[in-house]
Amino acid sequence: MAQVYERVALIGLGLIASSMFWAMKRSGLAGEITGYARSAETRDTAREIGLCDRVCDTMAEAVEGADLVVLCVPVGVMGAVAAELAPALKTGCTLTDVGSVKADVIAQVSPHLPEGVHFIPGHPLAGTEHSGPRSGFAELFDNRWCLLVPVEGTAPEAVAQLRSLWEGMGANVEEMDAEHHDLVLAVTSHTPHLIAYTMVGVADDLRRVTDSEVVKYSAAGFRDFTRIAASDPTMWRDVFLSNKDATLEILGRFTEELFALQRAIRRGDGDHLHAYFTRTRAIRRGIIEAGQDTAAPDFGRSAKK
Ligand SMILES: NC(=O)C1=CN([C@@H]2O[C@H](COP(=O)(O)OP(=O)(O)OC[C@H]3O[C@@H](n4cnc5c(N)ncnc54)[C@H](O)[C@@H]3O)[C@@H](O)[C@H]2O)C=CC1
Ligand SMILES: O=C(O)C(=O)Cc1ccc(O)cc1
Repeated sequence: MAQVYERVALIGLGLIASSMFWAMKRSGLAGEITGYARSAETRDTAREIGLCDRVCDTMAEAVEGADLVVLCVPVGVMGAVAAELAPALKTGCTLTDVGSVKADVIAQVSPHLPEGVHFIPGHPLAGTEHSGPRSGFAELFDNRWCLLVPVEGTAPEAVAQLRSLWEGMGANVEEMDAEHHDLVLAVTSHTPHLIAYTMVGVADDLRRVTDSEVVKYSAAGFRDFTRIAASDPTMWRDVFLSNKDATLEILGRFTEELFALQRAIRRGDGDHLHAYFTRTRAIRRGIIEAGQDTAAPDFGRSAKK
């Protein structure tokens, strides 16, 4: 595949940045890829494993002359990182990010942007419970969605170029506005993560009573919860603080439904339980019949047609 950007800078060398590096290298999408990490230990690891063509000791050095700068840090520090690197950005370059929340990141980053920089927020819907520079792999984005959230007035050529990069890394790209993104992700990712954290916490409390039975007899569903609950605490703390409104909205609805199910169990209301489970089974069957049981959901678009 042809080169999309001459020079790319990755800021924060964790799971997503390292996966982007290997994916760009796989298809020759960038001429030179520089990288910056805050800790000397991460920079040493990156140099040791050949992550980035050039690992820089300062953000300014990594960003200098870059045509594309990608912020791959936790969402809580996007603004501070943008403020630090803004003076070093080349006029005409594109600044993007990979954060799991969009409206808050836009609010944090926008005030620091110099004239002539194209800011195009993004979010690959692909990840694992692992983090750090050694955790990335080239295939992470293959056949997964990457959502771009261009703010009004962004140059279409700059968006098209970033789209080409993500497509070159294997992703399917869609554009979406920030508020809609944050609500959709609160439903599909953020609240489910919170539920997994809670369930593993509950089981851990119980383990003190029942010894190791919870782990010993755990079925697939619970094992998935423990995998998700092993995700990076800093990243997920920031996601909930940053997507506060949408998460609280979905969590409110979730607890209302949960209380209704709790009441049905207490009252022995089998009809309520049966009707509810029949409805959820139909949803799953509908997904399969529509051929949408893939990593690339269409967020209800086909239903609107
Ligand atoms: N892990 C996942 O499954 C996914 C994560 N994301 C988003 O991607 C971003 C990065 O996540 P990962 O790569 O998973 O995290 P990670 O924990 O693997 O890497 C984050 C990197 O940022 C660095 N960092 C933290 N604070 C910093 C600061 N103040 N200045 C400079 N560097 C700093 C860390 O040292 C680390 O190298 C986050 O915003 C996350 O929400 C998006 C999709 C999936
Ligand atoms: O590992 C999992 O199950 C995930 O859900 C990965 C993930 C985590 C955070 C994102 O913003 C996008 C994808």
